[in-house]
Amino acid sequence: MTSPTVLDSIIEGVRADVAAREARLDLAAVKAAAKAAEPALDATAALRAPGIAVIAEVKRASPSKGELAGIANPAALASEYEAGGARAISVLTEERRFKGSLADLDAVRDRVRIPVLRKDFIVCPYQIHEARAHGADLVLLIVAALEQPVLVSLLDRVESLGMTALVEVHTEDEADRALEAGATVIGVNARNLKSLDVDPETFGRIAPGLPSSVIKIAESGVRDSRDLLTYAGQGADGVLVGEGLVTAGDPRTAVADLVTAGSHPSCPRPAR
Ligand SMILES: O=C(O)c1ccccc1NCC(=O)[C@H](O)[C@H](O)COP(=O)(O)O
Repeated sequence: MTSPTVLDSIIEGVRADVAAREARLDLAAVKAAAKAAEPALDATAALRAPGIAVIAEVKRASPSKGELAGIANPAALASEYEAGGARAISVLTEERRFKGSLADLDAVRDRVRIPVLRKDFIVCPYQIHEARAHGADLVLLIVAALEQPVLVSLLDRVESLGMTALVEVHTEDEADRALEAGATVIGVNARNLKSLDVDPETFGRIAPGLPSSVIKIAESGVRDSRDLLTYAGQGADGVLVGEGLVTAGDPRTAVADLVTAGSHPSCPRPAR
């Protein structure tokens, strides 16, 4: 028998937490709340706008690094990100390992006018309706965490609620599965979910095999504008940045530096 991976153990906790929330508020009620929410913003349009999109993450802690930042006021941090030119905000809502919450998502949604991503370990439809009910415009779907029929049906559900799925892959096989499922926005995550090591070559290995119509996001390990420019040269439409921003003394300036590099005329542009 193989020992459980970090992803397995995160998902075990997520399933228990979803069950507890569902016992308090059932699927019918969460669907009704999703229906009553303001319509989702068009995240695809935001990510396709000129320049390299910066998705700035609200991230307190992680399995690889432990505690990263206290973030007493996630809305204030998100507002700084928005002022720095972030195209979207990623909010980690997983509680046990990342110290996030749906309350963080609510606070950020209420403060910013740009699209908001619910970044979690989504395994069932309940979490998707919940994301919409809490104002998410984008939802992360991790291919490694989902059997293919489940990925297909969750992607369909995300889109049927007017949201966009950021479908995350780590390997060429997962990228094929994402495309077969109909993903239009693919995040290539450089963090190996078994070792938690970041391999900066991952994006350059996988992204060139993706169709030009797909929006490509480089995730994890982006620290500065040099990293952004490298990924732009490999065809990235955007980067998703957590640690580098939450540990920056001035998150607005840290985002603005990335945005400036990604909108400079010398920055490589994705082929369309
Ligand atoms: O960050 C981790 O340690 C981690 C471990 C296991 C699964 C997911 C994990 N992170 C989620 C992310 O994808 C990152 O938060 C995101 O890509 C930003 O990465 P970074 O800029 O390196 O903080």
